[in-house]
Amino acid sequence: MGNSFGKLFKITTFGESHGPALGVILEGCPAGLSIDESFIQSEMQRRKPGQSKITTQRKEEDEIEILSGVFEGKSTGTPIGIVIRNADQKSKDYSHIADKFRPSHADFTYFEKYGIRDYRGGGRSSARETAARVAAGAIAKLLLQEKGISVQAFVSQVGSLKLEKAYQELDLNKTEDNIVRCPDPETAERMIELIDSVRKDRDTIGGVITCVIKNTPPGLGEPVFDRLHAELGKAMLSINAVKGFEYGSGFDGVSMRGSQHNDAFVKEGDQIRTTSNHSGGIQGGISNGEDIYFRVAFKPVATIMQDQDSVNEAGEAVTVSGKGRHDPCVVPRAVPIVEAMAALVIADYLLLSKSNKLAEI
Ligand SMILES: Cc1cc2nc3c(=O)[nH]c(=O)nc-3n(C[C@H](O)[C@H](O)[C@H](O)COP(=O)(O)O)c2cc1C
Ligand SMILES: C=C(O[C@@H]1CC(C(=O)O)=C[C@@H](OP(=O)(O)O)[C@H]1O)C(=O)O
Repeated sequence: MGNSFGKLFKITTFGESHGPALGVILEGCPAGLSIDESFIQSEMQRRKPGQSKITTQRKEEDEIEILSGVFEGKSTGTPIGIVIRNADQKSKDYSHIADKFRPSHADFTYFEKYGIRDYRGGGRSSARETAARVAAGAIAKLLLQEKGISVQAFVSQVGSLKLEKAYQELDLNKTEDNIVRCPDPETAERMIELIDSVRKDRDTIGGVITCVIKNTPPGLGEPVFDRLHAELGKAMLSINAVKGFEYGSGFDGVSMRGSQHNDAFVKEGDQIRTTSNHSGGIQGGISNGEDIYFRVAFKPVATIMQDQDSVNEAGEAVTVSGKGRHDPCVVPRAVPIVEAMAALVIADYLLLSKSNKLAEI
């Protein structure tokens, strides 16, 4: 339980941060999809630790090894197994907290649930697990590319420093031009300075990622419980350190009137479109063909290089201080994770939507 995600396009991940390897098993990928390994690897590079001065300094190449499900560059329809070996664990950094709980990490809750925990690097609670998701998400992206669907995320806020432009005013192809992954160069510069100064203060800071999915066909989604936005929300909230999810107008919609918020329908060529998109491309849990966009809020990283009051497993008062290599802010590396999870949801719902109309069965 809790290690799998998806209904038809389904992943199961395994592995711990300081164990020998992490990996993913992807079931349900249709046969015949071209599996471009270099593309999967390039997605891994976007997430890997040690990529810049504003991320954890752990050095991992995160090279993927495809063990099954691919033959002569194409998916065979059988489970795709991918492994990513750990190479740069420094478990000694965690010896001093082997029986102590870091405030706001998962040390206490894992111990309460299982009565045992791999304290090295947080074990399975480490965001290192997301490497496996990015590998599978890259395959989902390859599937979506076949249908002309794109998924692009970017950093839109660090601390209280917000990118004020709407995503339509930005060139999202510039996101990879800087280490913070904000497509506006000036704001990116200020975000980098902010993260770097927080890091020098031995502290951490939160942020927001905006994600845009384009060219989704109308009609994707399920009624009632498995609404498309509910599944996207679950996907995002399953990422480490996520505290909030909103789509379309989100919480800002609260202060609007219906007359301002409603998206008017128009006919454009042979398509029905809307003139505005407060709905965020989803109505009644089903895509309407407009851009799907949402925002994901990440908290400041729990492990800080400062003394903090806590308790140990015996409930005694102790002081804990972070050691080793940690992210001062997760959002630069979380951009490909958000994209991967979004791509997995859309791929899953594309497969699910295949048999909804009698004429199309
Ligand atoms: C990309 C990414 C990198 C992270 N890096 C760290 C880190 O270096 N140190 C840390 O304490 N937490 C880090 N986190 C957050 C922890 O994994 C997370 O706080 C922990 O699993 C507890 O889960 P929760 O915050 O969702 O409750 C990172 C999260 C993400 C998404
Ligand atoms: C290793 C990664 O990030 C790690 C995420 C993480 C956490 O608590 O989430 C804590 C740190 O782990 P460690 O001290 O074991 O290096 C980060 O470096 C990774 O993302 O690949």
